Amino acid sequence: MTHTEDLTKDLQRMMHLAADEDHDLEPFLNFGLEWILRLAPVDLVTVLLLESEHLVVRAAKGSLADDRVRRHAVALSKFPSIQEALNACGPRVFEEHDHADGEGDLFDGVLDLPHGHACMVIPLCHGVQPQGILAFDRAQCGTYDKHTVQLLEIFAQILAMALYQAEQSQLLRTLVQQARERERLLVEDAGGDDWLTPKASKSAAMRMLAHRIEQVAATPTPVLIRGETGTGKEGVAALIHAAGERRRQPLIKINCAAIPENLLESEMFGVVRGAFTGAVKDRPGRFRMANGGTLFLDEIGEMPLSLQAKLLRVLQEGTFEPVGGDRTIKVDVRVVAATNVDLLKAIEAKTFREDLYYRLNVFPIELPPLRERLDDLPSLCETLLRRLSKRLGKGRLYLADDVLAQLVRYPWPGNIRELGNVLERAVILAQGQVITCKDLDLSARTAGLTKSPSPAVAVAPAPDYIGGAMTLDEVQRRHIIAILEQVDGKIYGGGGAAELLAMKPSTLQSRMKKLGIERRVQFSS
Ligand SMILES: Nc1ncnc2c1ncn2[C@@H]1O[C@H](COP(=O)(O)OP(=O)(O)OP(=O)(O)O)[C@@H](O)[C@H]1O
Repeated sequence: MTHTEDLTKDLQRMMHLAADEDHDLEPFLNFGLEWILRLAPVDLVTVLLLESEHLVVRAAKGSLADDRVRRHAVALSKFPSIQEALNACGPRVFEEHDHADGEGDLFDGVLDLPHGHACMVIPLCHGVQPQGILAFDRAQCGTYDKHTVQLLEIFAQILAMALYQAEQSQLLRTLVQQARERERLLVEDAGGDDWLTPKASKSAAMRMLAHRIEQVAATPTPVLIRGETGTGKEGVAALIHAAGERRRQPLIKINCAAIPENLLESEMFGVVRGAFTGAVKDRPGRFRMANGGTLFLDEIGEMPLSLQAKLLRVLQEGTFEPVGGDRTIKVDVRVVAATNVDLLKAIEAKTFREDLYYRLNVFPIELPPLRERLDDLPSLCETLLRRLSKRLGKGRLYLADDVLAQLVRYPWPGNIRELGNVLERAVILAQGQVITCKDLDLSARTAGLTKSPSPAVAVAPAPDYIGGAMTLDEVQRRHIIAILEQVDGKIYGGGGAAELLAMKPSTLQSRMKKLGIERRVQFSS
C-alpha cells in the first residue's frame, strides 16, 4: 500500500470515529493521538480542555506521557501566551526565549524538559467558545517546521469538531432527560392536568404551601422538604425550580438512598479518570450538571456521614474537589433536599450532622400526609384517574357512589403514591368505566395495618360520581360523627376517634371545628 493510501485510510477511520453516534471520544482520541505520533516528530501530545479557567489534561500519548501528565492541570492565567493563542484561535510555536522569559512550560514540575525544547500549542476552536488546546512537546531542542504545523492544525480541527459534537450530544441528552422529567412531574400552570398543584388544592395547608413555594423560589436559599413517603416531595421540588429564575437551567435529581455508598461521592461530585479502577473517563457529577440550576437531593437522611461534610462545604462556599482530583471546582447550584425520616432523631443517633441540618433547614417545607388533606381526595382521584386513563388507554373513568366514602376512611400510609397504586389496580379490575368498592379492595390493605380504622361504620350515601351532589365535607362530617358515636365521643388515647381515623387528635379537633361538629352537645364524654 502506498503512503497516500495509508493516509487516506487513516483519515477515513478518523472521520468515522469523530462522527461516532454514541459520541464516545475515547476511540477517536486513542487512534488520533497515535496517528500524530506516527507522522510528526513529537514525544508528547496532549489534549487539554478548558474547565473553570483551567486547562485540564483530557488525554496524553507519547513516550513522555505518564500518570502525572495525565492528571495535570494548570491555571490559564499563568500562561498569557496561550490565552492569546486561544483568543486568536491560531497556533503558537514556542521558542527558547519564551521559556526563559518567565512564562515557563505547561508541564513544569511534572516533566523535566530542557529550555528550548520543541513545543507548540494549537487551540481547539469549533463553536462559540474555544474548547481547549492540543499541546506538542519534544524532549530535544528545535522548532516545528511549517508542514508539520499545517498537518497538526488539520488534526486539531477534526478533534475540535469531534469534541463539539460530543458536547452537543451530551447537552441534547440532558435536555431530553429534563424535558421528560418535567413532563412527568408536571409543571405548574402547564394546565396542571397531570398534577394537582398546591395552588389548586382545596386544603388550606396546601394553599399555604403554594405561598411558601412562591416566596422561596426566587432566592438561592436551600430548601428542606419534609413529608411522609409518597406525599409529593419530588413534585414540590420541581415546583420550586419551575417558579424561580433558574427554570431555564437544569433540574438534576439524585436519590441518596438508591446509589451504593461507595459510588455516591463520584455521582455527586464527579470523578477524574483513573481515580479508581473502573473510572475510565472523567465524569462531571451531578453538581456540575446542575450548575446554574437546581439539584434535588432526595432521601438526604440516607447520605453517608463521610459525604455530609463535603455537601456542607458546597452549600457554604459553592466549592468541591472531584473524586481523584485536587483542583477545586466552583458551582452555582440551588439545593433542594427531601427526607421522610426525622433528621433530629438522626442527629441524636449521630448519623446526620447537626451543622448540615441547620444549613439545610433554613427554609423547611412540611408536606402534610394525605390523611390530613382529605379535602383534596376528590380532586386527587380525578387527576390520577385522568393520568391512568391516558396511560392505560381507557376512556373517561368514574368512581361509583360509595367509593369516596371508603377512600376517606382508609388511613393512606403510602399517601398519594398508594392512592395512585390502588386506583391503578382498580382501573384494571373494573368491568367498565366505573370503579366500584369491590375493585378497590381496600380491606386487604386495612388488614395489614396496625392502626386500622373502624371496620363497620355506617356512612351516609356519597354522591353518584365525583362532582355529584354530596360534598366531601359532608362525607367526612358524617363519617367522623359515626366514629365518635362508636367510641362515645372519646378523641384521645387508645381506641379513641383520632386513633381510629389515623389522625392527630389536634387535627381531628380542628377538622371537627371546621365541619361544625360540636362534641359536648352531641356526645357524652
Ligand atoms: N399533587 C399531586 N398530584 C398528582 N400526583 C401526585 C401529587 N403528589 C404526588 N403525586 C404522585 O404520587 C407519587 C409519589 O410522589 P413523589 O414521588 O413526589 O413523593 P415523595 O414524597 O417524593 O415520595 P418518597 O419520599 O417515597 O420519595 C408520584 O406518582 C406522583 O406522581
